[in-house]
Amino acid sequence: MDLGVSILANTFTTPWDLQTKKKNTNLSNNNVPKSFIWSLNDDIGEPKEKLDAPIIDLQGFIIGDETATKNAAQVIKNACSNHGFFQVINHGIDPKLLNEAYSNMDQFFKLPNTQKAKAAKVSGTLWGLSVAHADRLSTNLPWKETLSFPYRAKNDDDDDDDEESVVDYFTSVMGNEFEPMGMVYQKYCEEMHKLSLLITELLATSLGVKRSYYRDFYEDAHSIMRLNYYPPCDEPNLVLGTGPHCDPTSLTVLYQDEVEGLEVFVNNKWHAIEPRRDALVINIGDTLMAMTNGEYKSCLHRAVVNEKIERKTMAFFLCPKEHKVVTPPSEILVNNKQRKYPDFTWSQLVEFTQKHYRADANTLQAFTNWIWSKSPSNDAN
Ligand SMILES: C=C1C[C@]23C[C@H]1CC[C@H]2[C@]1(C)CCC[C@@](C)(C(=O)O)[C@H]1[C@@H]3C(=O)O
Ligand SMILES: O=C(O)CCC(=O)C(=O)O
Ligand SMILES: [Fe+2]
Repeated sequence: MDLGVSILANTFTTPWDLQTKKKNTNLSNNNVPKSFIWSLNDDIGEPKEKLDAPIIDLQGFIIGDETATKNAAQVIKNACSNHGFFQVINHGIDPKLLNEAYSNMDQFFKLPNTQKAKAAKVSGTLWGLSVAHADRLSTNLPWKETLSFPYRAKNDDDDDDDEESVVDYFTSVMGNEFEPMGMVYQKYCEEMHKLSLLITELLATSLGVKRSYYRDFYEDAHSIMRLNYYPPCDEPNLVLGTGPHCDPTSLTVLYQDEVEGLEVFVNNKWHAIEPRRDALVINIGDTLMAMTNGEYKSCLHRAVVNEKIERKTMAFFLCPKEHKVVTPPSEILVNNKQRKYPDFTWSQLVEFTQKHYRADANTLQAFTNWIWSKSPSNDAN
């Protein structure tokens, strides 16, 4: 019987729990449940070339140095026109906050399963603890546990309940004793939101678009914060921590720890993005690709695991308010009038990824076909 993940009413047992238990009893164990085995046509564990994900020093842009801004915009244009990945340093986020957010991941994921299960993902929502996505998938299960929660940017014209949306999530789901953890991730998400808006200004500048076009669109974002916990695996070449996908979201700010695992598919090969303690990895998602009419690429990537050490990452997914219409600025369309994607709302794309289509290399094209099949009148031209 495929061990898979047994999620009972208030607890669950995972293959990584079983592997640890067997190790502790000196029993050899290399059985990976078949629902976790990815039959891919490449050797997951083969040594990878490093991806040229350029490092952008944000200080020059932040202080308004025109030459630094021009150079950064050119570097970003080259990377985003190719694979959509770059890295930022001197981003101004307090390293103490980054470390606190990272160490709080251990506090959460090392809780007893019965206590963690209090955060179990509510079916039909994006929020909560997901163990290998076993609640909605039956094959190619990812070798990971994730905790996802909403971040609603504070906004003048919103009502006050956005003020502490992350703190409220942790206290309401896990109990008041988790308020300190909620405060850490509230502050973390606020910093990630500010950084994301800053980066959208740099993206707009690199595209020759009004500098505030994207910033204004995401000012009142309803973003997704995702904590990824990847346990070690006895047979790491049989599994994937996160399968090949393009992020359906707009912009991803990824904090990765010192354990390698993030890989990007470029020029028909997987490339590793080597962890750097002082850098955050940025990548374009499908929604922002649509807002550039395909000029900037949302690129296929995945996360591999290893046999020895767990890996933990924090992904902040910038997302617009659910019902805002995603459409490219006029400056983009001047030169190439052919729209590549329809106008759509983020809530439509979320529905598509949650009910109809598992995120992969072609999510946005499949979504476009789905939209156009439902309402041909919505054809881009
Ligand atoms: C709209 C969404 C789909 C995912 C959660 C949110 C934003 C990011 C997406 C995801 C994390 C991208 C990687 C693949 C995925 C399947 C996952 O590993 O969780 C994606 C999420 C999902 O489909 O639930
Ligand atoms: O954890 C990683 O390295 C990447 C995770 C990822 O791509 C995602 O969660 O969308
Ligand atoms: Fe991703």
